[in-house]
Amino acid sequence: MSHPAPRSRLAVAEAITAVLEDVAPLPAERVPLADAHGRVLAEDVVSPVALPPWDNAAMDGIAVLAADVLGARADAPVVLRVVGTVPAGGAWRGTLNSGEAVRIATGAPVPAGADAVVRVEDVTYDGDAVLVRDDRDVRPAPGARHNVRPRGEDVAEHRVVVAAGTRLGPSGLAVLASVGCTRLSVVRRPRVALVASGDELVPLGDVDAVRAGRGIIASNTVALAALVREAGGEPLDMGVAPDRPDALRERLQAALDADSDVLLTTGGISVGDRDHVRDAVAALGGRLRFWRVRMRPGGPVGAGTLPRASHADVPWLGLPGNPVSTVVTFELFARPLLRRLSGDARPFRRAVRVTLREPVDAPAPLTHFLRVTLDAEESGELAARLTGPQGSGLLTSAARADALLVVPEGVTALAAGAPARALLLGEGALDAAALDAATFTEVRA
Ligand SMILES: Nc1nc2c(c(=O)[nH]1)N[C@H]1C(S)=C(S)[C@@H](COP(=O)(O)OP(=O)(O)OC[C@H]3O[C@@H](n4cnc5c(N)ncnc54)[C@H](O)[C@@H]3O)O[C@H]1N2
Ligand code: MOO
Repeated sequence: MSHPAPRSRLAVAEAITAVLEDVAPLPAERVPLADAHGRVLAEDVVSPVALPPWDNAAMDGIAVLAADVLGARADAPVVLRVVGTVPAGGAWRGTLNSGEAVRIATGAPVPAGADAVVRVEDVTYDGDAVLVRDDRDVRPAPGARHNVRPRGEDVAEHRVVVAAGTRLGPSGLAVLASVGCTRLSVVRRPRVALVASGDELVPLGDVDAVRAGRGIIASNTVALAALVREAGGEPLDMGVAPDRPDALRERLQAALDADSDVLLTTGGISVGDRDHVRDAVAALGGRLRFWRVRMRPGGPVGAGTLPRASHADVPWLGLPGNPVSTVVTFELFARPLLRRLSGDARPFRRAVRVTLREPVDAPAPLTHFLRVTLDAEESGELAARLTGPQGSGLLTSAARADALLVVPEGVTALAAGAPARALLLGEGALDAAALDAATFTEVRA
């Protein structure tokens, strides 16, 4: 059982770079607009139309010539003649002249000649006439068009409206709908094979085995399947392989044969007698890109590629079995890999600046990732507090975490009050921290 002599362990940033090296987006597929939420656009979409398609009213009221109504007051109203009506979806053909007004609905085209819309609240209709009682909508800058939204203000005709590499959210989908898209070219979702390894692992629900001291429920696959889905991939559960080289090899081969785009293993990657994952990868002709990274948790993580007949090599990540190490190494290496394969122009989670509210020690010469909660403080700072003890088997402390606080290599301790950076876990991680009663009443830098 020989391995290539491990080169010196990589730093975290070097390992991320190595994982992403040569990784290109998967091929595109066409999907209905309604199925494209969360997908990444594979090609630029050019709008065939301008939006709004015409100069239109921002308010219900009357279209006028601004010069006519300047100076209008309740005690000195301006009287105009109503010459027509433009409902939403309709039009008033003709040119508005001085002294005239057209009743107009929000969104309806502003007639030629008109350069302002006075809100209905500021006018009184009187037969064919209208009294303008206030010019407050028109006063601020004579010459500008008031309450008129110009054609093309939102989307210019024949220009890229959503760029390739954009992850489509609800508003992005609505933009595409509004320029006429019904089907889209999006990057295919990566299919991610999950192989757990360990003689001690028992199936979901087998709590009797746990109670009897016979086994550990294979929970990593549950976490990984959810993480894969959250990252936009499709998980394929390839089950648990026992700690035997031949059994592991078979399971990895089955994962490759299942047409997967990525292979994630958990466990069996450290230096124990039963840690055979690297051997199995080597036996299948795989290439080890690195093994072990200067980080905690997750130090024993490995990465490489596995060959597959008549297909491109499949990237493999060997995540450590300790449940927290599995999640942390997924976040740092697997997530950006899946996002890159998905075509995402921004494959990384957001990092935020936080203030530590308790001292932490990190004596080992490694980059430490500490599970923390985040809370918004009166001062506007984001307070980071440890979720509890940080052992890599303490899954409940990961379940409570909003973020991973980063203690860089070479920093052995941080005092309470120290500034630091943290990687947000999950799209909603900042919700609790960022939104409080003051959110809608105060402005802070
Ligand atoms: N002598 C040394 N021992 C260890 C080292 C080391 O450097 N020298 N590194 C430690 C670190 S750090 C980690 S992390 C672990 C990683 O080891 P493995 O990836 O080989 O993980 P296993 O030994 O297979 O399992 C570790 C632990 O996690 C539990 N586990 C495994 N798979 C699952 C699963 N799918 N679901 C839930 N729990 C799982 C397993 O039962 C073990 O308790 O190695 C250290 N040792
Ligand atoms: O990296 Mo291990 O994950 O510290 O337990």
